[in-house]
Amino acid sequence: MTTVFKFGGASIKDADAIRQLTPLIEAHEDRPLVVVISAMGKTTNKLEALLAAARDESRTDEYRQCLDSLKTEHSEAMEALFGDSGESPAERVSALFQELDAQHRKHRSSPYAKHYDQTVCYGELISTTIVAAWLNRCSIATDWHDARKLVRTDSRYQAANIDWPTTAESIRQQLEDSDSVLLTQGFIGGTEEGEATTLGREGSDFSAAIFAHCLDAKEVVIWKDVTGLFNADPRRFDNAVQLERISYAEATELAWHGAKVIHPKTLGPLQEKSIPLMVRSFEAPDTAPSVIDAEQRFDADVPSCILRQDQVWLEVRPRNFSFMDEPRLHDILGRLVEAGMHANLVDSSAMRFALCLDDKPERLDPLVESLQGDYDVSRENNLTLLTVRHPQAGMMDELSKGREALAERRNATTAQRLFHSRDCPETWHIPD
Ligand SMILES: Nc1ncnc2c1ncn2[C@@H]1O[C@H](COP(=O)(O)OP(=O)(O)O)[C@@H](O)[C@H]1O
Ligand SMILES: N[C@@H](CC(=O)OP(=O)(O)O)C(=O)O
Repeated sequence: MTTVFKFGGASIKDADAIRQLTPLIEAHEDRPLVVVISAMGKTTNKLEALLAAARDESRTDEYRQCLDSLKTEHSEAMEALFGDSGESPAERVSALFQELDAQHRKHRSSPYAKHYDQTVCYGELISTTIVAAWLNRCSIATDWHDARKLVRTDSRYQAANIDWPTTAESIRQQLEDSDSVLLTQGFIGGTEEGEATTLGREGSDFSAAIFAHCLDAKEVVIWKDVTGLFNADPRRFDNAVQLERISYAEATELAWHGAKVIHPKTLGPLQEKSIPLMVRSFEAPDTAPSVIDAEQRFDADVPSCILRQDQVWLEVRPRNFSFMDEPRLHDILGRLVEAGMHANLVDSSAMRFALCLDDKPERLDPLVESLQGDYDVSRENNLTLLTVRHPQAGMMDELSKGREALAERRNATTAQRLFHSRDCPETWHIPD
């Protein structure tokens, strides 16, 4: 049965990191093995910056500098791995950079989301070209596959929907029963017309789940720079502890509320086929991983805390002292859907509807402009949303001490409070 490995940006951030990946793949002798890989390090962020410069005629110099810096980073990794040996993929990578440059010229006047997908996909196309060449050089037979041809999607750029029957057919046809490592890109897919699409930021975990689902895999392993899924981001909470075992549903809740470690769409395709997900460390592969499967017994054992930064609070009021009734709620939520935005917290009263949103200017600014056409809109920036799953009595108050909450929400399993980021500490502590 197939195993699917997923390596994110941190695990292939440079030549040393790529070298460390070799023994992890070598140690797994069973085939088929599908390996899904993200872009190196923070390449996707840099490609977004490149895109912004490409769309602004006055920023041609910045565009060139960004492109050169990306080329240099990738060349340095290739030089360190291959020297000037004939096995270096330098020529193929250089051709991919030329294609990327040409795509920017071609799509400068296309809608932003389409331009985004035609260019940002090169992060994964380039990283997988380098890693495939490296594994082959290490005598691990590896075939490179183009996910734009395997993962069929609609043309909802930046948040493409999977055409499951077509995807399953092409993945099964091309990937089943191979003795080689089957290496492909996370995060990207392609339309029937051959345009590249992306599945949403940090979507490579979801890609791994798509491949696993289509191949009825035995398990998925997501290799991270942490030993597993914790009850809070260990970088932000000084007493975070690893969750040994939680359910698909609980992991989805944590991811949905913003736990960055897994993409929220990942668990659905795995749950449907009862495929377990392991989150394990590429730095300490012998440490016990977190296991995510159908077992729900341990879900409420420890409270989990999630921080969402860069939040905005919008308060929308009808004009002329009228109610925030169902037709108006329908109208506002419709505009939210149109803007492709998700509300992380909502609150309503007779004459007001309020939403907590991610501060993504390219989506938020048009939404605010549209709402201002028909409503009175006020806005607070630079906020942090704290979500606690399974909070113990008094825990939220303890966590909020000394901070004014702009909004709050609570149900049987989840409590949320919204704070000014300036009032929040860099390092938090989960109360006992
Ligand atoms: N609940 C959590 N458990 C573990 N790590 C978390 C959690 N929430 C946030 N993180 C952060 O997620 C990081 C790993 O995810 P990410 O950087 O997206 O990896 P990659 O890009 O390699 O896939 C960790 O370094 C950690 O700081
Ligand atoms: N490279 C993409 C997709 C991804 O999932 O990356 P990572 O696995 O490094 O979070 C991004 O940064 O959004």
